Amino acid sequence: MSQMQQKHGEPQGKFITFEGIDGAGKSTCIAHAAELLRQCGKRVVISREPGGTSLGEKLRELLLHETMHPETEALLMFAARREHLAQVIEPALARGDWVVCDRFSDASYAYQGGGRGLDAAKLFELERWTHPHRQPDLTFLFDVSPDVAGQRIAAQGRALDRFEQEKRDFHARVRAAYLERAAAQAGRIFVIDSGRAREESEKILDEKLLSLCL
Ligand SMILES: Nc1ncnc2c1ncn2[C@@H]1O[C@H](COP(=O)(O)OP(=O)(O)OP(=O)(O)O)[C@@H](O)[C@H]1O
Ligand SMILES: Cc1cn([C@H]2C[C@H](O)[C@@H](COP(=O)(O)O)O2)c(=O)[nH]c1=O
Repeated sequence: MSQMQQKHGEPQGKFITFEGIDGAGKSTCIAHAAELLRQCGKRVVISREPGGTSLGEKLRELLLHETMHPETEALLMFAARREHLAQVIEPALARGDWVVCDRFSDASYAYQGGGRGLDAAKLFELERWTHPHRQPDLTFLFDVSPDVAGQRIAAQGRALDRFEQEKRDFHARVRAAYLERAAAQAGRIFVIDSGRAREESEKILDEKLLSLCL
C-alpha cells in the first residue's frame, strides 16, 4: 500500500511543515495557512515540534530550558517526534486530515546538525529509526537573516528560550544548514523570503497551497 493511500483507496491527507530560524515568521503564517486550507474544504490539524502530545510538551519544556549535551538534545527531539507521529500525525493523515506542523526533522538537521555540529549520519540514523516511511509532502522554509529575526524576537519583549539565547553565529549556521537542505531537496522544500512584509510571504504561501489543494 502506498504512503498516499489508505486501505479503501481514499487519499490520505497531506503533511505540511514550516521551518526557519527562530523569529523567521513561520508560526505567524501557520494560522493563515490552516485557514486557507479549511476554506478549500480540508480538515486541518495544527501541531508543533517539539511538542504536540502530552509527553512531547513535557519534553519541550526540558529542551527549551534545561542545559544538556547536544546528543541528549537530538535524542529527546526524536523521542518527542516518535510520540508525535504515533499519537497525532499518522492517525490524522490516515483519517484524511491535513497536518500543518511547526517544525519537523529538517529542524534537527539544521539546529542539532548545523547549529550544534552533530554528525548528520547520526541524525540520519535517528530519522531512519523514527520515521523510515514518512516525510513531509511539502515544507515551507521561511528564510531571513539572523539580524532581522533577532530584531523581531526582541520586539516581542518576552523571555528568551535556550535556542533564542544562542549567538548570531549559531543562527547563521542553522540558516546555512536549512538552505543547504533546501537546495538538495528542492522538490519538497519551498523557500520563502520572509525578510519582506508578512503580506508578501502570505501571498506566496497562498499560491503554493492552492496549487496543492487542486
Ligand atoms: N514576512 C514575514 N512573515 C512572517 N512574519 C513576519 C514577517 N515580517 C515580520 N513578521 C513578524 O515576525 C514576528 C516573528 O514571527 P513568529 O513568532 O511567527 O516567528 P517564528 O518563526 O515562529 O519564531 P519562533 O521559531 O521563535 O517561534 C511576528 O511578530 C511577525 O508578525
Ligand atoms: C523540532 C526541533 C526544534 N528545535 C528548536 C528550534 C526552536 O528554537 C525550538 C522550538 O521553538 P519554536 O518557537 O516552537 O520554534 O526548538 C530543534 O533544535 N530541533 C528540532 O528538531
